[in-house]
Amino acid sequence: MKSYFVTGTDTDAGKTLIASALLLKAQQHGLATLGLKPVAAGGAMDGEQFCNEDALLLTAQSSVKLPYELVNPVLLREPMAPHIAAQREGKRLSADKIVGFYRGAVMGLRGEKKPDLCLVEGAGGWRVPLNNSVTMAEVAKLLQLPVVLVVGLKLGCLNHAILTAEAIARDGLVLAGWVASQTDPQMTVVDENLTTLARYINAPCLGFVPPLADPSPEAAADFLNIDPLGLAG
Ligand SMILES: Nc1ncnc2c1ncn2[C@@H]1O[C@H](COP(=O)(O)OP(=O)(O)OP(=O)(O)O)[C@@H](O)[C@H]1O
Ligand SMILES: C[C@H](N)[C@H](N)CCCCCC(=O)O
Ligand SMILES: [Mg+2]
Repeated sequence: MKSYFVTGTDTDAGKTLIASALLLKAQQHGLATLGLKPVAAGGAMDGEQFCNEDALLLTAQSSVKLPYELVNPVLLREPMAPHIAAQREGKRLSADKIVGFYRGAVMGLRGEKKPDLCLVEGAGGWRVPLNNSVTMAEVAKLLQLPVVLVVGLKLGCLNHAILTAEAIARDGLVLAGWVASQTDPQMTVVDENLTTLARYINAPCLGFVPPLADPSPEAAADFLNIDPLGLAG
């Protein structure tokens, strides 16, 4: 199984859309897939259960179906910075606990339940705090996961993308690839921005997703190339 940590230049950068599209693309190549959202803040009732939308969207594109609590073990009620949402519920998040949840979810999977590709979506960007001293990056570090960076294309993303790539390298992790998703349809000089990202980010580009009228995984997958992730064979 190959696992990647999916981070973004910011919250709303397109991590869930792109992770869902990558899972779909991998499934189209005959691979078994699993998407996880270990820490989520904010949700809504899905029948009897309070659920986070990202976790549901990732599960919809996963061929390996796990119980909700294994996909999204930490679900905070309010849509805000996770450590603040946790504090308001009298909880404390830790990277060790989240790593334990990840291991618990994937280590026991065997046979047809074992995914070829597992994508672990972060919360917000690379340095989002889990508590007063540890950030979400620590989860990727402890698990030694290669990272996929989703750049939400809008004015300001160059700085966010370059800083994020630097931080990933400083944390000793491999940036396996990046995807640009144009979240701002009004953005100008898009080609020049893409060229600049390619110059500064020392990793393969897995695709550029233009502004989509219907931002579905199916629509986004058409713009992605998973070959650089080396999943075949
Ligand atoms: N290329 C695009 N075209 C149109 N809409 C897009 C595009 N990329 C992302 N979006 C939309 O932008 C919104 C934010 O994307 P998404 O939920 O994937 O972000 P995220 O990084 O996962 O956010 P969070 O930090 O909350 O997990 C969603 O409504 C998504 O459908
Ligand atoms: C609630 C939201 N959709 C994300 N899940 C959490 C975003 C946290 C961002 C924290 C920050 O960087 O300021
Ligand atoms: Mg998301």
